[in-house]
Amino acid sequence: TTTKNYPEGEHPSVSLFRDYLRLRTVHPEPDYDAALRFLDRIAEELDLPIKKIEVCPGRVVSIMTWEGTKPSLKSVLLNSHTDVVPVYQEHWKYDAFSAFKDAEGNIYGRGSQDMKCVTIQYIEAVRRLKAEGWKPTRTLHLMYVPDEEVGGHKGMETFVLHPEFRNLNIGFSLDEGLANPGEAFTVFYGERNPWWITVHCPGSPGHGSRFVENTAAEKLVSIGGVAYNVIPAEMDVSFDLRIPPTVNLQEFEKQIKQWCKEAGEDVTYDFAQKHMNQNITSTEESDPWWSAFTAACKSLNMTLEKEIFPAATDSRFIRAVGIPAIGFSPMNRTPILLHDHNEYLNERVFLRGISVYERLIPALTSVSALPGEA
Ligand SMILES: CSCC[C@H](NC=O)C(=O)O
Ligand SMILES: [Zn+2]
Ligand SMILES: [Zn+2]
Repeated sequence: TTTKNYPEGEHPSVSLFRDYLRLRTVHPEPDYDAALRFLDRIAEELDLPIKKIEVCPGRVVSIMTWEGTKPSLKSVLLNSHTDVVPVYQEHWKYDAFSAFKDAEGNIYGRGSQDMKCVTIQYIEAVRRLKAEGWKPTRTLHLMYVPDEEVGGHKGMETFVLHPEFRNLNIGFSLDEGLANPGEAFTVFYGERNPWWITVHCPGSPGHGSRFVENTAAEKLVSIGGVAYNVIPAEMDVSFDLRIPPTVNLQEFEKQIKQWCKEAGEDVTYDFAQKHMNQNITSTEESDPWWSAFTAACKSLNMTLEKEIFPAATDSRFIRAVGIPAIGFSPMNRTPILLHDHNEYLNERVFLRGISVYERLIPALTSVSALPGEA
């Protein structure tokens, strides 16, 4: 039903999505130049100015801006990252960068859910709104950032502190969420804090047949792992902790210190990631952004499920500088396959998502002036 009006048998928005999936913006060496060229072409098609800021060497943030009729009001940000995680190609049914579409309309590709779908949905919604002659009241920014999948340090984490970011005057932001296997759509108003911690357990070395005291292993066992027939001078164990915003982080770190102390002499730890900000975005009915978001979804008969994001996205940096952010990828009836083998999205679900943003963009950019706004 979605294809019958198109002579080539495919909706042009789907073709664009598949083109974008074929770009190899995959770690560890993402082809960001390919993404930048693609975005230049889109900006030209949409007739929107595009600004590029190199936040770190080789790491460019691009922003397309659709100026509102009241540009002094705070703007709305539609954010997406351009990078994708690596694949184990041998476990895929199809080439992960071929954007293969099967008979059911399932489009396979790395990034089909995380989050190249959302990037193209934003773009196609803007294209349709422009074609209808609609104009935003608040300014709308479409932002494309590198390196989300490796922690955002050379991407959003740095960019939120840049004067060019402040100049965007953002009042509210949308970024990625997760698929929902059921009828409902999931929305995320906060995230767990990622703490990547390595515990160092130094000990006495010696021959594996001897009963050496004060070994690294006995300390490590106490912390959480096991080892056998070897007595190293030090053993390290790393944990990927994801801490909900309801946990007191100071108390929690005290607990970690205590566990290390109980494990024995000289047990230390250090962090590879330690995000401390616990800001969450208001989902009160009285909040103008949230109420605009939910009203738009309701008008499309969508059911929403509110959650805390289990992992970490660039929204955490946006919330950390005080800007409300909702994580939302309009994918229902879809298994959660981000970072998994055979990641796919059905073309009908993809196309419906464009209509969702076609409703959300007017709703959010029409939020009336808030207290303190010009
Ligand atoms: C903690 S930085 C890594 C960020 C990464 N984001 C997406 O998967 C994550 O593992 O949540
Ligand atoms: Zn993502
Ligand atoms: Zn991801």
